[in-house]
Amino acid sequence: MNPFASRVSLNMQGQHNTTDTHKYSVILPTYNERKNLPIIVWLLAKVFNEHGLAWEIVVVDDASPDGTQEVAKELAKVYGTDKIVLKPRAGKLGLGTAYMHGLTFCTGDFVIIMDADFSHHPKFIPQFIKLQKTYNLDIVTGTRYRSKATPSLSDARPGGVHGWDLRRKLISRGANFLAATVLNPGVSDLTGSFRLYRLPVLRHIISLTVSRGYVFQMEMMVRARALGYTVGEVPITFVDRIFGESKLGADEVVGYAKGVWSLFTTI
Ligand SMILES: Nc1nc2c(ncn2[C@@H]2O[C@H](COP(=O)(O)OP(=O)(O)O[C@H]3O[C@H](CO)[C@@H](O)[C@H](O)[C@@H]3O)[C@@H](O)[C@H]2O)c(=O)[nH]1
Ligand SMILES: [Mg+2]
Repeated sequence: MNPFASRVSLNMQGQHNTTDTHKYSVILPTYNERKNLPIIVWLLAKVFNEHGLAWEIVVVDDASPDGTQEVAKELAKVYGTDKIVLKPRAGKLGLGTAYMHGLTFCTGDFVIIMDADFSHHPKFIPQFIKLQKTYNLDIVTGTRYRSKATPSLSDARPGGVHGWDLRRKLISRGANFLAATVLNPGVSDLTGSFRLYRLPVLRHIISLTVSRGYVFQMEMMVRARALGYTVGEVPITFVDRIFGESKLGADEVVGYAKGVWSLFTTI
């Protein structure tokens, strides 16, 4: 990959004036996201097109009973099969393997992973890209737990979480505190899953990652830091979904604690 393939300048509003020749692949894992998918795809297309960026969205649907796949097929007709790439699986096989599966079909230089339920708003993607370019980073992650971009970026705003109850906030804070204390990777939001990776970097890290549930994100980041990859953070606001339900259960919490322990003993 040619690191000098894109030239970026900033206008007075801090927006991109780009001749960015890179392509951005988004992996969207979906399980029962029929109502959310058309809007998130529309928002993504808008952001990419407004910034003149080449893009594709790889939808990994796990045989959602609500008919998400039919919606994805309709979207592929509207936007084109080069833009909406549907790569379904036969059953609900989990978030971690959904990313692994989606990645095998990505044709971009960079891969963005995010949720399909608007908890991750596409409006933050230009800031991820700007931070990546400014510092030539391997990974940029959204953070709910830092108020400033790291390394610094002039126009980033504080992040946060909206719409979660106290139990879910405590689980998230506790999970981050546990991993940060035990593993010390120097990244503030280890469990979040709104991230941008260089494609070969994601392939490398994913090939080493063993966990498959929600703990997957934390393991990926800890391994990335242990391998010496550079990571930047952009504050994001995480807004809980309006349509549908979270798939986080008690078994995921136990799986997370086990994952921290296993990384502690192996890395
Ligand atoms: N294909 C597939 N997709 C799935 C599966 N489980 C969940 N998804 C999809 O993955 C995304 C996130 O799932 P949610 O169920 O909405 O997750 P959440 O509870 O809101 O958790 C979010 O925040 C956590 C951090 O606090 C993150 O760890 C997690 O990855 C996610 O971003 C959604 O697009 C959902 O449809 C699965 O087994 N298979
Ligand atoms: Mg969600």
